[in-house]
Amino acid sequence: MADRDAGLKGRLNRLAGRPGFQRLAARLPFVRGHVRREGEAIFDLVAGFVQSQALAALVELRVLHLLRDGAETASALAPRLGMEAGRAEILLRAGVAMGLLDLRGGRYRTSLRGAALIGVPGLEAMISHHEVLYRDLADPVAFFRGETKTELAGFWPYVLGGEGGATEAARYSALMAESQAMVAEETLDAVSLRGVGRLMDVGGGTGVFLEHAARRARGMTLALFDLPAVAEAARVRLAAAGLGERAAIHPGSFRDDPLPAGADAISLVRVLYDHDDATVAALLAKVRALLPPGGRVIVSEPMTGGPRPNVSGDIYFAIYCLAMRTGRARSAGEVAAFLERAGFDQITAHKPRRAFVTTVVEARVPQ
Ligand SMILES: C[S@@+](CC[C@H](N)C(=O)[O-])C[C@H]1O[C@@H](n2cnc3c(N)ncnc32)[C@H](O)[C@@H]1O
Repeated sequence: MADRDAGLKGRLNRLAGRPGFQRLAARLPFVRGHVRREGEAIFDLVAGFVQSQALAALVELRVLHLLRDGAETASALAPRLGMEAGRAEILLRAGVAMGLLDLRGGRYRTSLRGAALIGVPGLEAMISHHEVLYRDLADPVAFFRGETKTELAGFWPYVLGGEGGATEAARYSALMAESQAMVAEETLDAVSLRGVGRLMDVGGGTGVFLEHAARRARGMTLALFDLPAVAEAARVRLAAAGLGERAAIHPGSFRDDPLPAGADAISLVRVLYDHDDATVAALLAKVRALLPPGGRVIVSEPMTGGPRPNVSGDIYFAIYCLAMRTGRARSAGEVAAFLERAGFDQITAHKPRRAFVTTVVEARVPQ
């Protein structure tokens, strides 16, 4: 049966590949809508990089900010963009095609989508730092063969064991902390903290997740474990947020140091995908050994689609992790398997609401 299906699919693929067939199908009443959508989808793939670079230019030139409160013609805006009117027109029209600008009567204005984009904390910084990733991808075949010495690997030196100093920590903080609020809310919507006495966030960054968790479970105490330079930034931030008393800060490396005891729930938010399988297995074993019976672990990070690859997980995050060269994006099923091998049970992979933000898998220590 499988062979017959494969044979049929093969024949259909050969048919679909014939130019004459495409022209014919585009005229047939029941299939022409499908053919047009497929054509558009193929063209989106072809144009992807051009679109991303036009987006980067719009962000770098702050066009969505400039046009948020009032409409302008291309020639009025051009001097502020440092380009001649004709070129500005092309950039602005690209923005309209992306749905980020509206065009009416020859004047451009930021659209609702454009306003939403600049309203997402950290998103513009993320778009800007893609220049590093795109340089790494300049020779895509060499990249996939592992022949490229990627720049992105140096962009996040903290991942390699904390040799990054204060500058790297600050750079990390700006980019990570801004997006962490969204990841925190998404995570906390998926899990319940009922019954948790002490939550420890391992690799907790500057403490944004703990701050959000603290608001949802008022009686819960907090602990954050991270590399020294980052932990110091967390101490300052959490004190400023009025959580200095409630949150214990533990500097250290989960590779080399013991994790502090006392938590009955441990969260790992955007931590595992930075690390190879051996480090992940060792970290989860540490977490498991530390938690009491019934204690829970919460893993939250962007994941691949497993048997159903998707754009955010299997294109963006998987390739980003490949460029970082330290870890890999995993599916919820793979994370669950790591948790099972570490000795957890009641493993639940929550259906992601926005997989491009995060996916959450939680598990318990057997009673
Ligand atoms: C991608 S960031 C995520 C931070 C935060 N959880 C978030 O979602 O914004 C990974 C975090 O793991 C920390 N980290 C990396 N290696 C570590 C190690 N060996 N021990 C402790 N923390 C580590 C980094 O310093 C960083 O704060």
